[in-house]
Amino acid sequence: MSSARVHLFDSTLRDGAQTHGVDFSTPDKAAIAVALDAMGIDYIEGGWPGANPTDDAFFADPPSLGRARLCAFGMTRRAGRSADNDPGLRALLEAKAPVAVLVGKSWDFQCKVALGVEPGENLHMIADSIAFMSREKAEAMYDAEHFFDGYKANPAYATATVKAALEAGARWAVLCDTNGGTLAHEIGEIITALVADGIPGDRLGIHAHNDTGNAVANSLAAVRAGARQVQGTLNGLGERCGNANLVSLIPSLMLKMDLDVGLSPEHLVKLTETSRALDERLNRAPDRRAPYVGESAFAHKGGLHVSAVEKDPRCYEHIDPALVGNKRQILVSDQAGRSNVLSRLREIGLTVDPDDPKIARVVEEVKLREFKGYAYDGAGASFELLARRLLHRVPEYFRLTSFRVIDERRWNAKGELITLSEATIKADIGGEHHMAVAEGNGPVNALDAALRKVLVPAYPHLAGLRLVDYKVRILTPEAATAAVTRVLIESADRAGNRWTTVGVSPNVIDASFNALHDSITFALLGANVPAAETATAAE
Ligand SMILES: CC(=O)SCCNC(=O)CCNC(=O)[C@H](O)C(C)(C)COP(=O)(O)OP(=O)(O)OC[C@H]1O[C@@H](n2cnc3c(N)ncnc32)[C@H](O)[C@@H]1OP(=O)(O)O
Ligand SMILES: CC(=O)C(=O)O
Repeated sequence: MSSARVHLFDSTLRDGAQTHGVDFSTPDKAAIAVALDAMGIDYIEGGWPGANPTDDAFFADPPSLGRARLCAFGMTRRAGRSADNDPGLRALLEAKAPVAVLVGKSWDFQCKVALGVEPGENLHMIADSIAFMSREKAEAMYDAEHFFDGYKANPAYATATVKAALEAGARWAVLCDTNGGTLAHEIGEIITALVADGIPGDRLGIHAHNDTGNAVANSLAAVRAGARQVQGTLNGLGERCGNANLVSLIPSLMLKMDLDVGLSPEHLVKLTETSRALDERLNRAPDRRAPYVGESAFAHKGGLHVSAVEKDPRCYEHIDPALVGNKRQILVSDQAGRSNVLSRLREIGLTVDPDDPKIARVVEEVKLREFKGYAYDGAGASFELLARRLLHRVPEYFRLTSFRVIDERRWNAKGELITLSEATIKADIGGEHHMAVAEGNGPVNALDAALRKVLVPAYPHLAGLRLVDYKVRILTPEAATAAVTRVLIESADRAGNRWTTVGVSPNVIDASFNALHDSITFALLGANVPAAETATAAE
């Protein structure tokens, strides 16, 4: 395998914009382009000028990029027109981008069916369009659409399209697995044959779709066979099942294949942050199990794993997570052993003698509670409280005397049907009796509001507490309405800290209260708030 530099090409803003459910605005595109540039990507495909107002606005005033070359995408000239007179190519010309990428047909079947032209005419369309763009732009490249399917059907014709583009001045011919149905061994064989046919690998790129779940593997196979430009998108966005995921490809090329992709270790460290920033922009939850950058990518749950990772992380980690800006997590659950608990306690800042018999009690209690429905691997704050209660003590900030929640559905004065909830809380705080009533748009919302009303005067710190997520899971669905419910609540404070707590009960409101109670206790404990005077401390 040649060790020549591999060039990275990002298509998040073009093929990624073809993702079902994704709709970038012009400012989104500008911000993503800047982040890709900071990552050290060579080429950023910004979109298709002339296709829609968003892309027109983007190319009329593109963000200034440091190292990356901005690419404008379009298609070869229409049949029966000169390149100079083709409205699509003219729009591309006007786009403020130094590089033009032209997609053309490389499968003779597509020429006849999709374009309605003879394959010979298509070769002229490719050559004319590329020659025109090579003259007018700093760089032109050819996206050989359906190249691999075309090669399998008619290798001579598919090869001729690539040669026509390169001879007309294309810097790169990018071999596209447009339908995403080709497998890695076929990609390797076909590119090896092209290289043997005299087409240098450093003029070939790969653009793989993920319809068989092999886009990353296919791209790596292409590089192994000699291709020196790799296309992909952030988080694998793209038409249908998406494109090759650059977030997986980049570290594999750098760390596994030891190839120069033009990125420094400092660039690589930005990978996790860049991937998550895209999800944040798209208002999507990041994929926990994403290779390299997912929250679970270096999360260890099994007791055997944690015991060994504590001795040397290489026992169960294929790379150091810090290289890609990720971090190790040790989870505590019913799969845990003493090592998990000790590691989490260290992380929390609790110093415990490893031989303390209470450690075994924590492990035992976690397993017992998980059997009843608790899930501590997703509720770190509740685990911390449980461990602190068993090992030390946790202040009792308030003691619930009772709560009551009433739901009412009725017609309001405007004649609209509304449902309101009302909660009443009675609690002892520092030995004094307090009561509050609050309304909410649902029972948990009302309960939360009443709790705050009762607690904030004694604990002003709680005024900044927000519930950011609420999840209910029925654990014994076969018992229908008698099922046990597990509630997970994610909370946040003004400083941006987030924590998750869990509550379990046959009654969903009761489970919610338990999770809320933990959330409030965790917030006060974390802020070192002392319990109100005269309150008793609970073991
Ligand atoms: C494999 C890929 O991902 S390629 C990128 C695909 N991305 C997109 O299509 C997103 C942006 N596309 C668009 O906004 C629109 O499709 C436009 C503006 C480009 C074109 O819109 P329209 O002119 O209304 O055409 P429409 O989309 O219906 O059809 C595409 C036309 O391009 C022709 N065409 C397709 N590929 C090529 C090509 N490589 N060279 C020349 N003509 C082509 C088709 O034959 C069809 O022509 P016809 O209308 O005479 O049948
Ligand atoms: C060009 C492109 O996106 C494809 O052929 O898949």
